[in-house]
Amino acid sequence: MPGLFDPYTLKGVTLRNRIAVSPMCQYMAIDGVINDWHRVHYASLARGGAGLVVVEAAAVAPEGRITWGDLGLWNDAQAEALRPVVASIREAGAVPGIQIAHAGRKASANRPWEGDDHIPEGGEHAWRTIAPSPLAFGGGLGRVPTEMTVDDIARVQADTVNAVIRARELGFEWLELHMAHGYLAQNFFSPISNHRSDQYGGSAENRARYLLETLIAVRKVWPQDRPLTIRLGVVEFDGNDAMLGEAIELLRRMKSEGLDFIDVSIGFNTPDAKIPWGPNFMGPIAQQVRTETGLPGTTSWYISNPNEADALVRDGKVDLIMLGRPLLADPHWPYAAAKALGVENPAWATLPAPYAHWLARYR
Ligand SMILES: NC(=O)C1=CN(Cc2ccccc2)CCC1
Repeated sequence: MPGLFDPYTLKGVTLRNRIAVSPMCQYMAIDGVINDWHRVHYASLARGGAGLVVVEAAAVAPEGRITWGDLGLWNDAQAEALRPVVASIREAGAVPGIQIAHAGRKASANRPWEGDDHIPEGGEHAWRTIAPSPLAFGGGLGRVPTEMTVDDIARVQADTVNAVIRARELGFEWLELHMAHGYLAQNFFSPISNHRSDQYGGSAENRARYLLETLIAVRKVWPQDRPLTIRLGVVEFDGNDAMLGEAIELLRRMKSEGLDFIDVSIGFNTPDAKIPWGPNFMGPIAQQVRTETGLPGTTSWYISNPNEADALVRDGKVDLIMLGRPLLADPHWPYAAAKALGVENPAWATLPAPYAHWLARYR
């Protein structure tokens, strides 16, 4: 079985290694438009040697932002600002990806280092939030969202398709629809947050409808030779994990509709969850999802040791690993991992010439 530094080809895209930068919100955009913060951030991550760099959640509509600092992809100015980021990721030898998102009932929040809670109603930057049912997440996110009409659902799905078309025209090669972490798609999928009595609520099939319809609509506009992926919360760790079986059933149907790859994550849809945080704790769940759906996949969360990351790939638990915080700590983590794993010419295998030349020559 291949290891962390073997290339990976999916549809028409080849990654130089199995290391992916997990989409991580920076909350530094203004009116959804990126700036120098993001240009430096993404270029440095790509130059650090990862095979795939997934740009943080880009909201499909203003009300779909988690905070006022989120990226947007609901207008052409926001899209155009991202064009240099696509180029700089590619120039560094990585593949550019992007995550497309709607925050649902977790929207209209302060940035995590400024409270991580809902902006008080009527506060500057606050906005009305929407979700499948008028049920608040709880904790610091206590605002009750407005229940979406079927027309609202169709509008958000159309916004999603338009955002995906913008991502396509920008040249992103890897797409991840955000369907996890207590945001809109997860709100529909989970019976905790979805109490609808129409075709979008009740049975597992009805609760999956929004997610499946959206996948099908996006597949129609996303090129066949570029991976179409989703990040899905498959477990809630709230003691009632019927969701895993429902998630596997949904993923099988999505696979038949053209889903290429699954990024296995957590629901984070209730403050009452007991997450068993620990090294590589999502590995076994990712393996079960991958095996039972036949989809290639990845997972994130508490992966930081090169040997453990390599083992996750070699043992066939995942095809890629998604790294978050280890890359915030050290964007050159791939170089350190290459050295730790005894890769030949670790500097040239991961870093650009101005760095590699000197790192490779002198001990
Ligand atoms: N856009 C996202 O998917 C985010 C995920 N987060 C990870 C996380 C989620 C839940 C609990 C802890 C950390 C932090 C905020 C943004």
